[in-house]
Amino acid sequence: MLLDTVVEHLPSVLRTLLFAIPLLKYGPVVRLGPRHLSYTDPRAWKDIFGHRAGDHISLKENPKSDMFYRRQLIDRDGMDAPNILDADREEHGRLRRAVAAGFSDRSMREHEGVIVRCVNQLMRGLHRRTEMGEEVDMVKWYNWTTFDVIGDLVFAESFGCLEDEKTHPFVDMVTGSTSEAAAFVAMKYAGLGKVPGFKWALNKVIKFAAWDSFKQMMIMMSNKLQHRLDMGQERNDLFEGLMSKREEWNLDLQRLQSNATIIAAAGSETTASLLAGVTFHLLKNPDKLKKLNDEVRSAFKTSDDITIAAVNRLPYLLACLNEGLRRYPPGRGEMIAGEWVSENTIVEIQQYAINHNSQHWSDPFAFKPERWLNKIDADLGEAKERDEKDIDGDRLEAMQTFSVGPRNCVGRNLAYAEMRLVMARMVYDFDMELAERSNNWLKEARVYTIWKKTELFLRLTPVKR
Ligand code: HEM
Repeated sequence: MLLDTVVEHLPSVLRTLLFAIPLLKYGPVVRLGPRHLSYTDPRAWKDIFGHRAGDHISLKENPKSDMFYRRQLIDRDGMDAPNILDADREEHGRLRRAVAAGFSDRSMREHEGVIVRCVNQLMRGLHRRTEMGEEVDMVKWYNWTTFDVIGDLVFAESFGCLEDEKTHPFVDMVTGSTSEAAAFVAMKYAGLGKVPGFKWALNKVIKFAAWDSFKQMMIMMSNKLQHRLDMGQERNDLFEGLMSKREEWNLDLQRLQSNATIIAAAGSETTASLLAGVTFHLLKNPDKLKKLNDEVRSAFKTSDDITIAAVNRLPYLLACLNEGLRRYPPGRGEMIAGEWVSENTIVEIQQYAINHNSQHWSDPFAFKPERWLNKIDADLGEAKERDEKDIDGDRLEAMQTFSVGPRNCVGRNLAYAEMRLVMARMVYDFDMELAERSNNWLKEARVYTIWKKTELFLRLTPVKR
């Protein structure tokens, strides 16, 4: 009990560090606090996050924890509204239905032009820099690509990062706010939100230190939103579904802006993170990179042949991406209360811990794409459910990097399409080498909800054909 209390008052980053270790070592459940359980049992995915079916149909979906998802510590002067990620069950259901069409297979085919245009721009930029004899920081270039794609698909205009070869302030806001968000969670977790005067003092400090830049950001996002609204409903993109329900549901500008911003943030940094993680692991495992080079380079005669449909037929590429999602999961997910633990208990699954638990994985810290090869659905990238390890000693369905159930990642298809296209083009166009100074890239990374990455420098040599 004393340990639980001490633990509850540790900052979240420290807790993550301390408890990733027991979670990797013990299982299948570790108590992180008096009312906080963390699972590494694969069955917990469905029990915590899954759709309610069969015997559980009468139970409601577990609500998301205010501890992690609401930001009541900061007073935003009404410039914020619930969004698809943190809305309650009712509002979430409506928002999810509205945006779902923009993520369908049909829509994905319509989005292909935008993705390919950005990937071509990425390649042109990398060739230019390489001709100048420079090492390139792939964290930056991948970020520029995925943010430009999402800018076009949500706000009808790219963020212009690839064109300007410059990071847009929105990218900085998304990548820079992770440590700040983790600090607020730690404060709430330590109970500071309930201390009289604390919230008031915190808001005074924030208003003094960062209010102007926050307001500028909100004005910039509202201009972007206005640009999209001016385009009307006829554009099939990720925002159209919300636009079409605007009057019927009386969606005010704040709600539209909050949702557009969260969709843009959720759909960019995550995919870029994974691409950086996979690239690093491939470069650290040259035999795996060679296999991928062989698969991609023998599949296409020209780079124009590299389409979404064509990259979907490359099994080793998918295996590499899935192994990247396992070794370097870009996000996390958590909720309150499962039916077999008492109410008001926070129950969660930590992606990193379940993805590296030796009870589910053979050689869990090795980058082994082969563990996925020919064992997963090529369209979904998903492992079939089973209650035991497979012949190679892996329990593939333990990994659910996109989460499961009604609040899982709605952008999963888009993420796979982007990751496959970008990775295939990287490998088709370049021989990649890790620059000396990025040798310890993974060790230097910090985790606050998402990864805070340092630069990933590569030396690229165009493939001669
Ligand atoms: C490798 C890439 C990605 C990973 C690993 C990932 C992972 C996740 C996870 C774990 C969740 C659940 C989060 C939670 O409940 O806290 C989520 C939700 C979400 N993701 Fe992704 N995501 C990725 C790419 C994308 C893309 C490309 C989009 C496109 C816009 C996107 C849009 C969303 C949205 C809108 C939600 C909220 C869904 C809801 O609550 O109904 N994600 N994602």
